[in-house]
Amino acid sequence: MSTLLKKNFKIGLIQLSSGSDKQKNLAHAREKVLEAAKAGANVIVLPECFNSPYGCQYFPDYAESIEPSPPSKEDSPSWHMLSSAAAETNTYIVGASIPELEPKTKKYFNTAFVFNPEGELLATHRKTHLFDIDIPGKIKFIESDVLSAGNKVTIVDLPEYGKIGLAICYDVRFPELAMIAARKGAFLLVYPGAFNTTTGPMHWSLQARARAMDNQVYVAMCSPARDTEATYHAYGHTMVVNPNADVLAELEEKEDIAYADIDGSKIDETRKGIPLYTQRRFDVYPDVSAGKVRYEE
Ligand SMILES: NC(=O)CCC(=O)C(=O)O
Repeated sequence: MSTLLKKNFKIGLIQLSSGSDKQKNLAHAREKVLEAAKAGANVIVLPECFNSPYGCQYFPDYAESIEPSPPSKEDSPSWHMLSSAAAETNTYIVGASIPELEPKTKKYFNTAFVFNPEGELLATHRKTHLFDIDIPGKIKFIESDVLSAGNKVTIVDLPEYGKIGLAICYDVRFPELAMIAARKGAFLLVYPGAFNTTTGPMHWSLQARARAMDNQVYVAMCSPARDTEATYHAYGHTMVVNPNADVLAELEEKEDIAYADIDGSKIDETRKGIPLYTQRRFDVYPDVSAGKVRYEE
């Protein structure tokens, strides 16, 4: 067995189709979680903004408050759906993400959750790098018009399996988060994300494979299904990549579930063959190894 992964398991990534009705989105997400669990998934991932359409104009209307924890059902129906679905299916759920309203500051965040098979919240991650881009004639999106950024690296210990790194969509473009999680022992990096039909074909798969290759870990990227009636056209292509940067599973743009076996021996085999982990020259780049990092396990 791998030193990083205590037990092999099956991951299921739900490329969810959601619309404007939050109640329907939650009921549908729950059904798909049950389906993934029935198919044998032990860790189940939902996409970015699974309870709402993706867009700055929607975030305030769909936002939920998750403090104090646990929140009331009225304050956060999404939190309660995820918690009960995890307990019902005896799985870990990376329920990611929803727009969050912090009551004290009235700030909005893009927030992902991890629940354990008892339905208890293990961790949250607030998107740390906001999606602010402008590619003339193609896409302009300024998440920071509405959202505030989170401020930590999130590493979550799944007691049965080991540590995962969790970040959201645009966060994947910042290899530092991935690198820190991997250095701290994560065997898998999970990115719920909603790339679009401009940047998706350019960089989605490249980002997933690059984070896997650099760190010799598994990478899972989970997108919403594409809805061409929506204001934002998600790329889809939910995928799982292994530590050698091979694509193990990749969906098209429609609703579906991607499954892959996460096998600790593949991490060891990859690192044995190309031993980056013993070859790093932190004497040459000490700022990378010694940077002060805020992270949570
Ligand atoms: N939701 C997002 O953060 C989108 C990120 C994206 O499309 C990208 O190209 O990066």
